[in-house]
Amino acid sequence: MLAGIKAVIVDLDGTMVDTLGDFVVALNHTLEDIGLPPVDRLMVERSVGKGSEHLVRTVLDHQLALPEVVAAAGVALSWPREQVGELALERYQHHYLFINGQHSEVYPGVLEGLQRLQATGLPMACLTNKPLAFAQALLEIKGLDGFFSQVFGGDSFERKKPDPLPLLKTCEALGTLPAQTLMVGDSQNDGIAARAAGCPVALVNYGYNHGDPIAEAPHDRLIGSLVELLD
Ligand SMILES: O=C(O)COP(=O)(O)O
Ligand SMILES: [Mg+2]
Repeated sequence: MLAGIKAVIVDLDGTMVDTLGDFVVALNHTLEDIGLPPVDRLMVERSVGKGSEHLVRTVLDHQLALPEVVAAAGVALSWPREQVGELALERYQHHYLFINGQHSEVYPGVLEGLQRLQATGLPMACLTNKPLAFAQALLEIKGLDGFFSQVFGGDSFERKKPDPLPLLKTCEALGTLPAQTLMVGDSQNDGIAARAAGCPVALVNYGYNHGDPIAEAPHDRLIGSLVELLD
């Protein structure tokens, strides 16, 4: 997999760290602030991957459409409905800042995989749709920050994955051509972005892919652990 590869870009949520618990806790604190019922894990798992704004909007729309919420028309929301979207995002960011990393775990094989990649001398970047400040803090909390010469988040560029722009910009920062830069991710957002950017792509089979089979996402290789990149 590494033949001809000059640098590696690694996704964060669902690839290096299982952050589903963080998302669920921050979202449920937010929903509680609004006066809405808590969301279930499966719903969150299916909505993760396209950045915070998309996640909060999707979960909020889902909760507002719940039969019990609709039935209680005029349910006692804490804010006027027109402002709920904007305020929910604000509350979510507030809560996430406090719980970041507390309900999440590094996946098996990640540390060893990164150590072995680092030992090959390949420069590595982390590219996530998570806001940059949360991504940097999470990498630090989990002891993964030392592996990456560059870290970019969902707010680092004009557009997020699955748009190819963040990958092209990351390749530029690494100083490598897309065709020589391996993307490692867990979702169709990574696969589609990599294909469009011209980067080879390996996808892990254990992350979050909007509830769709990962084999259906564009990829050159499916792996069960980052260690397999060294095979
Ligand atoms: O925050 C998200 O939407 C997921 O981010 P990811 O790009 O690290 O999977
Ligand atoms: Mg991911």
